[in-house]
Amino acid sequence: MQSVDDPRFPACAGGNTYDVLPMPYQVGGHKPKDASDPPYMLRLQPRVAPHCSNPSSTSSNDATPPPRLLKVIQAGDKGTRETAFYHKLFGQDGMDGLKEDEINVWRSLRPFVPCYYGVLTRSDPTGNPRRYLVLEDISAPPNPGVNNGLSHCPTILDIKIGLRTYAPWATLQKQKRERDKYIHQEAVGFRIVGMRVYDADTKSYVVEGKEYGRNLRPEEVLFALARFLGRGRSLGVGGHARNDPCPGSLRSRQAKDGRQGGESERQKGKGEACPEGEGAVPEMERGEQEGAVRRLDWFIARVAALLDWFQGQACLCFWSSSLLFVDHQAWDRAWGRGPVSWEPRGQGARKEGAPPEEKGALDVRMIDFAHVQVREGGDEEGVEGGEDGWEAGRKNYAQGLRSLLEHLQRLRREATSIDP
Ligand SMILES: Nc1ncnc2c1ncn2[C@@H]1O[C@H](COP(=O)(O)OP(=O)(O)OP(=O)(O)O)[C@@H](O)[C@H]1O
Ligand SMILES: O=P(O)(O)O[C@@H]1[C@H](O)[C@H](O)[C@@H](OP(=O)(O)O)[C@H](OP(=O)(O)O)[C@H]1O
Repeated sequence: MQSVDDPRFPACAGGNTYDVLPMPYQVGGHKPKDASDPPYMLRLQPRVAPHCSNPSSTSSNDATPPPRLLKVIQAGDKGTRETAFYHKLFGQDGMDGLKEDEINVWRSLRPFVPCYYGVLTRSDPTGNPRRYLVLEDISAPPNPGVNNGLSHCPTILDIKIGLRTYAPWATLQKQKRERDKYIHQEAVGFRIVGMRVYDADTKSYVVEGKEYGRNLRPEEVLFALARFLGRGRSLGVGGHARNDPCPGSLRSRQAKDGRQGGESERQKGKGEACPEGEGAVPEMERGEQEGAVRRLDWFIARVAALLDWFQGQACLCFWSSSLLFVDHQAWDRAWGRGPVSWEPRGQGARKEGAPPEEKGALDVRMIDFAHVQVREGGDEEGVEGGEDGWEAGRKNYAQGLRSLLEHLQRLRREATSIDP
C-alpha cells in the first residue's frame, strides 16, 4: 500500500515515479532500535521521468525532480503537533481564522523550514500502515541532473536550540531525562546532536553521534563548530587545535579525566569518532580558510535573520527544535579534486567567485517541531503551557539562538585574526 493524501505532492499522473530508499544522511533524531524496528527516515528518490516537471527547478534543462524525505509521524501528541504545524505552515487552507499580521508571520517563516508536501501512508515490513511527513530533503543535492561528474558529499550539522530541551508540559521524568543529557545546556544555550563531516583526505565521512555533543565542555563548543565550518580541518581557533585534536571524543575526555585512552570509533556513528593520532584534525591552508570564512558569513547572516524573525512575532515558540546546517560539497570525479562547493552547472548567470548562497551550496533550516507552541487569535486567547510557559519559551529559544550566533561570530573573529 502506498498512497499520498495530499494533492500537492509532486508526482506525475499515471504512475509511481519515486523509489523509497534508506535515508543516506540522518545525523540526529530517532533511529531504529534493532533490525525489526522500521526506519524513521526514508528517502523518496525520483525515477528519471523527462515528462515530469520539477516545481522547484529554476533551470529548463533540469527535468529531474528532487528527492524527498519521509519522516515517520511519531505516535501521540508529538506526531499530531508536528503534522499540524507543517500543514498550517504550508497548507493552502491551514491559515483560515488567522489575522493578516499572523498570516504574514507564518508565511515569513517558510524560508527557514523545509517545504512540506503532505502525508504518505505506506506499509511497514509487517504489513501495518505507517504515516510519514513528506518533506524537502535539504541534504539532497541541489539541482540534481545538472552536475554530471560531481559526487555529492554534504557535510551536515544538527544543533538543538534552547537553554532547556523540554516543553512546559513535559513530565517530571522527561524533564530530568533531558537535563541529564547535557549538563552545560543552560550555559551554552544549544547542543550538537549530530554531525557528519566529509573528510577530503580519506574521501569518507567522520560521523559524530549524540554522545559527542553531550561530552563537549562550554569552552570546547567553538572548536566543534569549527570542524563543521572547516570541513573537518581546523580553523586554528578555540585553543584546542594542537593540545586536544578532537574535543568531545572519548579519548579526549578520558585523557582529561586521567583515564586510559579508549578505542577510536571512526565512522561507526556512535558519537566517538575521532581521527587517529595526535593533531589529527589538520589545519587549513590560507585559501581554504577564506572559503570557510565566507561560509561562516553566510551562516551568520541566516541565523541572525532567523533570530530577527523570531523576535518580531508572538505566534510561535519552539521547544527542543533543531537547526540543520548543510554544506553541499562535491568531489570532482573527472579532475580527481575536492572537496569543491556544489555549483549548479549550465546556468549562465552564475559568476566565478560568487558567494556560496548564489550557488545553492549552503543551507540551514529549522527542523523537529514535535514541541512547537502555537498562539492564535492575539493576546486574549490562552496558550498551551500557560503564560509563564510562553514567556519562558520565548526566552529559551531566543537566548539559545543568540548564543549560537555569538559563537559563530566569535569563530569568525578568531579565524580572521590568525596570522597567515
Ligand atoms: N528536512 C530534512 N532534510 C534533510 N535531513 C533531515 C530533514 N529533517 C530531518 N533530517 C535528518 O534527520 C535527523 C533527525 O531529524 P529530526 O530532529 O526531525 O528527528 P526526530 O526523530 O524528531 O528528532 P528527536 O529525536 O530529536 O525528536 C536530522 O539530524 C537530519 O539528519
Ligand atoms: O538524544 P536521544 O537520546 O536520542 O533522546 C531522544 C531525543 O532527545 C529526542 O529529542 C527526544 O524526543 P523529544 O524531545 O522530541 O520528546 C526523545 O525523548 P523521549 O525519550 O521522551 O521520546 C529522546 O529519547
